[in-house]
Amino acid sequence: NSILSSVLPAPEDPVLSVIFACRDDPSPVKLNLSAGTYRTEEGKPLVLDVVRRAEQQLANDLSRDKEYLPLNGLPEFNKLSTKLILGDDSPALKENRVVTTQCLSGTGSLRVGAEFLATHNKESVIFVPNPTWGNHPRIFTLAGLSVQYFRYYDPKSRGLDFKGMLEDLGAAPPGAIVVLQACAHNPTGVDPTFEQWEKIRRLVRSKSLLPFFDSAYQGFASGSLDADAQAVRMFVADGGECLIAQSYAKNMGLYGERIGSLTIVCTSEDVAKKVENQVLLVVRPMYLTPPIHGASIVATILKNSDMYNDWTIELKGMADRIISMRQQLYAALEARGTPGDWSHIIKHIGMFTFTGLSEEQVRLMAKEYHIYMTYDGRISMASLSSKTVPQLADAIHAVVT
Ligand SMILES: Cc1ncc(COP(=O)(O)O)c(CN[C@](O)(C(=O)O)[C@@H](O)C(=O)O)c1O
Repeated sequence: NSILSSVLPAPEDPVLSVIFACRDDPSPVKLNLSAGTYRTEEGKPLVLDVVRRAEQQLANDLSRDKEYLPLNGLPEFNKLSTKLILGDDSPALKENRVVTTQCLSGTGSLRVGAEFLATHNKESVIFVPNPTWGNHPRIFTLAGLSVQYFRYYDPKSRGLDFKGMLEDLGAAPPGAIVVLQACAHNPTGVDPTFEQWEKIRRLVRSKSLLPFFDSAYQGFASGSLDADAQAVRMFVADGGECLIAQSYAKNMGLYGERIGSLTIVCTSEDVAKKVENQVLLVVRPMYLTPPIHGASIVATILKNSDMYNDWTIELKGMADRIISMRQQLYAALEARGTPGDWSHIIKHIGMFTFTGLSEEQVRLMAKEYHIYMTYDGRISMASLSSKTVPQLADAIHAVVT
């Protein structure tokens, strides 16, 4: 008799279930706008040219071996990745109070950080934006934290519910953790302005909340690595503590290499030493040590100024193509006189936009028009091309008219 026969069917994942539905659709004109992965104008995945060159260089370097990395990952990668997010002149770096651990991309960085906090942070409540990335609640709950939400998106204005956000964070207990998406908010595409970030920072510090930044799109939102790190750097500049999860999935196109890092900014070198050793106690029983290849690619690119510059050019190219898709879709809806205000499509930033379509309109888009997006109406602008914008605009026009 089977022991496993009592396993219950898993609930569907909001992102994956749409990807599978699209995959199974036989229509030759189907359009998958649900996955957060970049596509070229030809609708193909992109391996950056600078990544190909870095891999060539690595393959030709016969001095390299396949030994285990240290528990906290490739040292050169950790150093360069931290400088990328904090900036070369970061006071925290100079004062040696930063702990960085290479993890399995953004998800792994969030999980290791959450497990660390569940053990060492006296307050186990973690506040996440409403809405936020579908995986956030599960990552934090499974790590042993209790998830609560703060108001973030305002469906009426399709912008930030700033007042609600400040009220909810203001009511959080001291020591509570607050997840802040550094830029290109997923799923809404709505980011706080610089001035709003400063007010959020003052409130977080005055209420002794612990910021946990999720930086999965640095450089991918605005095209500038520094601009997209501004919110993080404002908090680090005030000398307070924070955690930062970084991912190279999108901005370097290294989705499948699973390369990212968890950075913990402490208030002193002494605290950093203790934190560093405690994080290693999370990593060792979880996966022992992280994979070497992705970290080597990133380190090869970041340490070589020519390759770094080439990367920033390709990165800006991806960001610009997405911005152009926003402008083309907005223009197409305006040209059709589609009812409603669609200006949020060009105001939002990063890979995603909340169309504002209802769940039943989203299902109609899939059933009638073979266009797939997540049920919350999120579309990945990176999956659009000049050729498919008219098809999407026609379908939106049809379902809202
Ligand atoms: C805000 C945010 N944080 C972290 C991650 C983790 O990314 P990784 O572990 O690969 O570094 C994603 C990816 N989210 C998606 O792009 C998305 O929302 O479509 C996608 O990967 C997914 O969820 O399947 C994200 O959107």
